[in-house]
Parts: sequence; structure tokens; C-alpha cells
Amino acid sequence: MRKIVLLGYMGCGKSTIANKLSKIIEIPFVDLDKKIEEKINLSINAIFEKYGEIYFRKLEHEVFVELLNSPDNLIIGLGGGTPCYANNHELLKSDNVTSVYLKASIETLFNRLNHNKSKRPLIADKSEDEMKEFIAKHLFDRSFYYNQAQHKVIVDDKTIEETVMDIVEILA
Ligand SMILES: Nc1ncnc2c1ncn2[C@@H]1O[C@H](COP(=O)(O)OP(=O)(O)O)[C@@H](O)[C@H]1O
Ligand SMILES: O=C(O)C1=C[C@@H](OP(=O)(O)O)[C@@H](O)[C@H](O)C1
Ligand SMILES: [Mg+2]
Repeated sequence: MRKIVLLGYMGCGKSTIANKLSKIIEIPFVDLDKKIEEKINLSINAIFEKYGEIYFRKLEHEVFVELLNSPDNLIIGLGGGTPCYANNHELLKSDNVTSVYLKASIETLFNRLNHNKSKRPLIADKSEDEMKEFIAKHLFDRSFYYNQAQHKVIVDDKTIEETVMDIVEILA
């Protein structure tokens, strides 16, 4: 069954956009981070704290594979790092997957993440100056994986509704 996969850096809007898209095209949305939290009954922060990032990446891969193999049509909102580990980017090439990279500039990401970092362990402790540098370098490192997506939508200066409509057009 069809899987619509949204990917991109933390704060690009995967969870927000997928939620809204789901209501419009009437396909259920599953947030990979939420699914991981439910499976192990711990928050993303607690998983990083108790077991470390490597364990999180292992869980993330397992849950992503489970979702891709589910018999339902689904919109899947990935975590920002999902395509960059465990060869998950190769899974985006499956026949039943439509992948969309929500591409945001460093400035957009910084502005959104600056007020929204406490639940994101990779940036939670960073100062404003550290954040800007971190996002710039990290986005550069990850872009290779994000660019494996079949489609790209620029999200800068767009409302949630505008980005959703861009995706609806891609899917039409
Ligand atoms: N135009 C927009 N599109 C998407 N998100 C936006 C927009 N403007 C502000 N935001 C905010 O940016 C944040 C995006 O976070 P989220 O959807 O969790 O991203 P991700 O899942 O990619 O990390 C949310 O707090 C959302 O309300
Ligand atoms: O970029 C990353 O490596 C991560 C992104 C997060 O998801 P969001 O992109 O939804 O914030 C979450 O999976 C975890 O904190 C790690
Ligand atoms: Mg998210």
C-alpha cells in the first residue's frame, strides 16, 4: 500500500505539515518519533538520555521498516535524522513510497528551532550562537540524504496551508 514519506531537517515542519495533509487527503498520519515513544514508552529525550543515540537509531530503523511494511496507506513523518542512518535512505526508493523533502533555509530552521528545542536532544543545550553554527554544518552533512527524496518542496516563507497544497499537487 502507498506510503507518503515527509523528510527534512528538525523544524522544517514534517509533523505539522503531515498532520494537516492527512486531514485533506484523508490518509492516516503516523509520526515516526511518536511511534517510537509509544513502542518503548519513553520520550525521545529519555531514550537519548538512558540508552544513547545509537540505540535510538536502531529503534528508529526498526519502527520505520514496520511502518513501511504495514498493509495501510499512510503518511509517515520521519525524524530529521531518519534518512541519514541505517541505510534508511535506500528504503525511500521502494516502489510504493512517495518521498518529499521539506527544504528549509538555515534561517527558517534557526527561527523555528530557537523556541522549540527542549524536546530535541541534539540541540536542547545549545546557545543561540552554537545553534546557528550547528544547524549550518549539520544541514550540510545531511543534505546528501535529504536530496535522495523523489520530490522537494521549499518551505521558506510559506504558510502551513501553502506547503500542504504544494504536496497535494505533487501527489495528484
Ligand atoms: N509555515 C510553517 N510550516 C510549518 N511549520 C511552521 C510554519 N510556521 C511555523 N511553524 C512551526 O514550526 C515548527 C515545526 O515543527 P515540527 O512540525 O515539529 O517540525 P519537524 O517535525 O520537521 O521537526 C512548529 O512549531 C510549527 O508550528
Ligand atoms: O534530526 C534528528 O536527528 C532528530 C530529529 C527529531 O525529529 P524532528 O525532526 O521531528 O524534530 C528526533 O527524531 C530526534 O530528536 C533526532
Ligand atoms: Mg517531527
